[in-house]
Amino acid sequence: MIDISGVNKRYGDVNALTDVAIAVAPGVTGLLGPNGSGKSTLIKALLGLVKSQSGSGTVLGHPWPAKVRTIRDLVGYLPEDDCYIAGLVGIESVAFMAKLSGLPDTEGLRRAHEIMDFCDIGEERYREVEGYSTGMRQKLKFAQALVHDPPLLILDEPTTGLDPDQRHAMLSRIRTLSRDHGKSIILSTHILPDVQSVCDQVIILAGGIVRVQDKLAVLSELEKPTMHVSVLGDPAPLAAKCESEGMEVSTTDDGSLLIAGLVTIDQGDRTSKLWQWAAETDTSIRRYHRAKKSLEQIFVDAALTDPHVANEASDLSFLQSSTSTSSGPSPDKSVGA
Ligand SMILES: Nc1ncnc2c1ncn2[C@@H]1O[C@H](COP(=O)(O)OP(=O)(O)OP(=O)(O)O)[C@@H](O)[C@H]1O
Repeated sequence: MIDISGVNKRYGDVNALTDVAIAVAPGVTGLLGPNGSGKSTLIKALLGLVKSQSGSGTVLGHPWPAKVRTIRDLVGYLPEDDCYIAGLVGIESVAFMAKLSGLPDTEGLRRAHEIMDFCDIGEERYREVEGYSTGMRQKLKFAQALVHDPPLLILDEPTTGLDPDQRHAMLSRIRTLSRDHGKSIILSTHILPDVQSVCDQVIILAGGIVRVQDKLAVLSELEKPTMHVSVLGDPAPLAAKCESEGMEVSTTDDGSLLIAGLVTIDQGDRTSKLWQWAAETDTSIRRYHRAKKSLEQIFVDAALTDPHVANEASDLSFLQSSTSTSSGPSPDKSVGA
């Protein structure tokens, strides 16, 4: 979808982007980085809204930056800041964006209604946008970005200001667009669980330099394949049993066991051995799944190997994490409650 390299952007003395090269495959890509790391500048440069001093490549098969206007027609952009025209009601606002994208009036209005239905904007579409809540404004921006049916969406903090239900619905829409409608999506966000729940690949920027870029599945692989096992009651007997069987066992903060070695055993044997050892030690397994590196850990690892990353984000406070993601996004088995 995007293959650009050698992108440099300076604002006066500030190097906002230094020799940036990104290759974005179809799917959902998370763009992560601390404040001031260059995320917005990269997005704006891609869209030709700021002019980079150097850089070339292709976006959606078109030469970049030479054909940036053609590229812009093919991209839906949800900016971080509010964007609406005062005095218009929601439906007029979205239909106007359709018109700006070249759709005839009738088709633009039909698309605007269709997309507002998809975004779950009901009767509110007939109200003036200035009166919208933050959540409604995010949905409106999303509808505006989507109305001309672009193959590539660039979403800058689309879940900011949404309550948990709205956030869940927004992420589900992003998933649907990617999975069922073949859209490619770049999601710039600080919210790690959002990235872990919808992204196929991740780009981490710090200090205007790309520090990490790969598929999430590859980045989240642990050096040693490991199972995450939580039990009801004391995990020590099961831990001792696993160690006596040659596994490497450690305990997480919440008392779960990380068992390295089990994953190398065949899938069927692995499950039966785990259950067998649990039975022998009178341990009830509550849940088990393949352990994955969290995004926070991926970033910490990047910081360990690259001092610039550590300098740029020494306290990782820009990352909004949640404990539920610390041991992997998708449990493969859950037993009991
Ligand atoms: N118009 C501008 N003039 C001067 N410096 C700028 C301008 N826009 C951005 N910068 C600087 O460029 C660097 C990258 O900024 P950018 O907004 O791209 O980062 P960001 O990762 O999007 O940050 P945030 O997460 O806070 O939006 C920062 O040092 C910023 O201060």
